[in-house]
Amino acid sequence: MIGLVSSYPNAASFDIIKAALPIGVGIASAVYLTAKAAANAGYGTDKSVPTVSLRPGDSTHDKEYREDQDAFVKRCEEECGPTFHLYLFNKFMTVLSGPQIREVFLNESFSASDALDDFTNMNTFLDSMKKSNKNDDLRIVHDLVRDNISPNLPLFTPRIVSQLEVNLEREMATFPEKEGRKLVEEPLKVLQEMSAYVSLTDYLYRSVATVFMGFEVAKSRKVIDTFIVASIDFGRVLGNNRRSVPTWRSYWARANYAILNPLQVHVQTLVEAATPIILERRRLEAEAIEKGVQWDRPDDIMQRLLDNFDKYGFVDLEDVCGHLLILILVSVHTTSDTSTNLLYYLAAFPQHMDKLYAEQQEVLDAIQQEREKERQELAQKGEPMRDDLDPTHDRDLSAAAIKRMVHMDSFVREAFRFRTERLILAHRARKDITLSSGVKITKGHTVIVNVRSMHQGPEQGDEVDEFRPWRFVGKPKSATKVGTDFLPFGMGKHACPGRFIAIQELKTIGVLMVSKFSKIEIQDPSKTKQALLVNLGEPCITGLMFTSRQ
Ligand code: HEM
Repeated sequence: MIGLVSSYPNAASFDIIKAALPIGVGIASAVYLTAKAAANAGYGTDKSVPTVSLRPGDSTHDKEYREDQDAFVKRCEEECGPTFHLYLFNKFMTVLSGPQIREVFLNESFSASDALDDFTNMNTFLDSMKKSNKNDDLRIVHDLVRDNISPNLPLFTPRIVSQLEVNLEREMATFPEKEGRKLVEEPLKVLQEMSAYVSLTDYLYRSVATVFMGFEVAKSRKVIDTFIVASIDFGRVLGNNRRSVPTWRSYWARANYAILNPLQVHVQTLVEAATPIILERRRLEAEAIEKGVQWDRPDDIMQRLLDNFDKYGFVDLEDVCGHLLILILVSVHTTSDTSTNLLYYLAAFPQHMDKLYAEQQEVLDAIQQEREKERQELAQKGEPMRDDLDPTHDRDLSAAAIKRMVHMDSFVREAFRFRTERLILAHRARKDITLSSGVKITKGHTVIVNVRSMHQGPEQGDEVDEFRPWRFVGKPKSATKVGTDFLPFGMGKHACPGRFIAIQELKTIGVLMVSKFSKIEIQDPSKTKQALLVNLGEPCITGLMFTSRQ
């Protein structure tokens, strides 16, 4: 069949084959797709891999996939087995399932960054914000997160909590109330209606800005606005992931970011906001040195990057701010999306709200008692009271307290397992690769991961197509533990380094929501399934109603 294909490389031939589709769908669609593929850069030439047939009337697999991802993937597996070709997202790709997935993440010749750039022009977008570390596959950004954010979660958690609490209360006050319920119609509408987007995610930006750039910079309305506008742009770039991007549009986008550089204005805003603060910090440091006292070094990420300027190869402050902006974009876009989605799970399964609330009260009671015991022991020994045992902080949502809330952790992991898109995490081959199964992937060809084969596979236990929030309680499977059985953060060397702070933030939001609201409801219950399975980065399709605990 492939032999035939090479004689149909042009558009006219596609049309002839398209016309033949209703007659012999199985054969004709495979020929049609393979012909399309032959015209596609990086076409995988492994003839042993079958191509999934097209539904009558379809010219790619997109429509059927979008209608019901589970049913589509099941059909593909039944028809072709665990490895197959299909035409999705404007690309002819090889889908890999089960144990083969590990090879995608562990073989450095497969590049997620190249595939993402192919779909979205992401590398040009990100490179336009920085002066150093260009074309490095996000290696330095990975290191920045690994070295400066993940090890400091206990320090950052109280800051995130206090910002979230204050801003959540302020934001909720702005929504209309009806019969004791607050209606939030558009918890996250990313692309077009910016004002709705701002209202709920503002508090996330502020909490993240505090961690990244310190309290002083986070106070600036201009800085928060710049994060929001840059993030909407970032969302647009990412959104291309699921659209057909004509080549001319791709060239235009690359030229726009590389030459016109619209993101520079955001970098400049950060530079302007950061400069007086950095100068004041320098003055205080010099003063402390002169007096021979210890300077109380600010512990935000900006200070850490400045302290390690040479280590990360930065060129100037603009470059540091460019890297900070990238960190903020990659973190806020993902966490605002996933935390909003988490609220829909709390709403769709209201029977679990009380269990989660009881758990947090038990954990906080236990911590309070332990701290009281420590205070009594110190008093009995006649030793001075330690500052960290101040009773006003006994019931704080510390990193340690959140870590003990194992049901919340399992709920979050299960929401990720249940929701994660079934075909995702595309990788492009940087050279010819032969998988252990013997399947050959040609240089330049793209493979995509069949997440369903693992997330809905037998190793997940019973009722894999159901949402079972306590599935992971008592198991060594925390929400940050990646592997082939849990792929929302990828795995291997490039596994998301931000997952520790992301999960911490998600659990914090979950805990705050459960403590403040006794009930969350989906505005249009007929859209519940759709709301739970919405793809990362896509807008919410219905609102939420919140009933306060008081
Ligand atoms: C729920 C939120 C998040 C999700 C679902 C998510 C998901 C992912 C995924 C799937 C990857 C690709 C992994 C791979 O190629 O194997 C990734 C990479 C990355 N993520 Fe996240 N992420 C999230 C939050 C964050 C946060 C908060 C940060 C920063 C603080 C971050 C920083 C990064 C970086 C720097 C990379 C590139 C790693 C590399 O290529 O070496 N992410 N993320």
